[in-house]
Amino acid sequence: MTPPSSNRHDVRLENVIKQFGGLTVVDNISLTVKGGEFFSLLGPSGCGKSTTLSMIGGFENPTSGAIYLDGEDVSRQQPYKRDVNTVFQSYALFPHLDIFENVAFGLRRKGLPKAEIESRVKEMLDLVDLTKFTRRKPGQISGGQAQRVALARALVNRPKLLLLDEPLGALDLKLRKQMQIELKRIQSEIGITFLFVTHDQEEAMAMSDRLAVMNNGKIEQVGTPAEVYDHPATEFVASFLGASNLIPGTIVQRKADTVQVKLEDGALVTLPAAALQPGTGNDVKIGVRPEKFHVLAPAENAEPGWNMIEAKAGVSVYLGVSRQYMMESKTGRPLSVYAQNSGRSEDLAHGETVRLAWNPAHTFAVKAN
Ligand SMILES: Nc1ncnc2c1ncn2[C@@H]1O[C@H](COP(=O)(O)OP(=O)(O)OP(=O)(O)O)[C@@H](O)[C@H]1O
Repeated sequence: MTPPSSNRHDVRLENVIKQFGGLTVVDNISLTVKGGEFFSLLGPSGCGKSTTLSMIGGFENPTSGAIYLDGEDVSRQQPYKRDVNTVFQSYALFPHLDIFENVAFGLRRKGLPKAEIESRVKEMLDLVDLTKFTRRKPGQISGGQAQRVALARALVNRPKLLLLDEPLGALDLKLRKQMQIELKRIQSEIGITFLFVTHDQEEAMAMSDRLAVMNNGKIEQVGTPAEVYDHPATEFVASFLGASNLIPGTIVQRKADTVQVKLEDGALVTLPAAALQPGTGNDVKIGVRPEKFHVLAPAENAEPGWNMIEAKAGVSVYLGVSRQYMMESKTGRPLSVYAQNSGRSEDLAHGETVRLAWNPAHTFAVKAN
């Protein structure tokens, strides 16, 4: 089913700042979330994600800057006047009302006709797959089901935008994974713009069309999960989104398409010029994700044009799909390497010297701090 395009509403933040008692917790954020997108704000605890969401929902006012919903400035509009609903980690369901009445609550307060309430609530309970539980009380359902009730209760109002503040945080890992898939399905069926807050990078990557990585009240990077993972713009993003190996070096040659960097251990490596952020000086850290390294067998040559460094194998952990090695570069820098369990190579002995090769296209570069 293709969701109606009328459900696609965009939200735009322009130079939004929020201070609490002189402390800046949201620091000049500008951002556009496109209509119909599943967009996540990702960042560590305290970086300002929830405060940003609260300002969009209308529970906090920006100290300065503006928030637009479908082009309309809603920065100082009361929450109930915005077509925005929020789902929190705590479901806050009414314990004395059954599931149906919990979902119907807002519509009854609005005084909608009974028949319309019935059909809208049924439609929502069907969407979140809870039709069997309509007459149960919140105390008689599981955490995952309660979160789906909270979702139905928010969506039944047909908001332009749904804000989700760590909605899966209280669920155990297995349920959390199931609910991630459920949320994705629900969003793609109804097509409403979802703005999702999480500190869990895997969750943000799995669910989002695009995401913004936040740190210290600022946005460090916006992009698709693949863009921010494969081409992190900053050291913070590189480290926050999965493991990465960052090796200091100096740019020794810049060409139209490629850049050559001399690493601290003397190795010369090449990377695409596009991997350099604009304005990057000559001191950089080049980055390679652990799964991008290929451990070369002693008689094996690297693919033509690939980069290569020497390392010494250290302890390893068997992970089933791969073996994770802790290695050391020639200068003693720890390197993390995932060797895929393809059944073709022998495990490396502790202390063995190896050559690590990788495709230059799988190299990124960030500014050295
Ligand atoms: N009402 C408030 N008064 C004072 N400081 C606040 C208030 N609300 C939030 N803060 C502070 O603002 C900063 C950002 O908080 P916020 O809740 O937005 O972060 P977060 O990224 O959502 O973190 P978490 O994932 O832990 O919820 C924190 O240092 C927090 O202590």
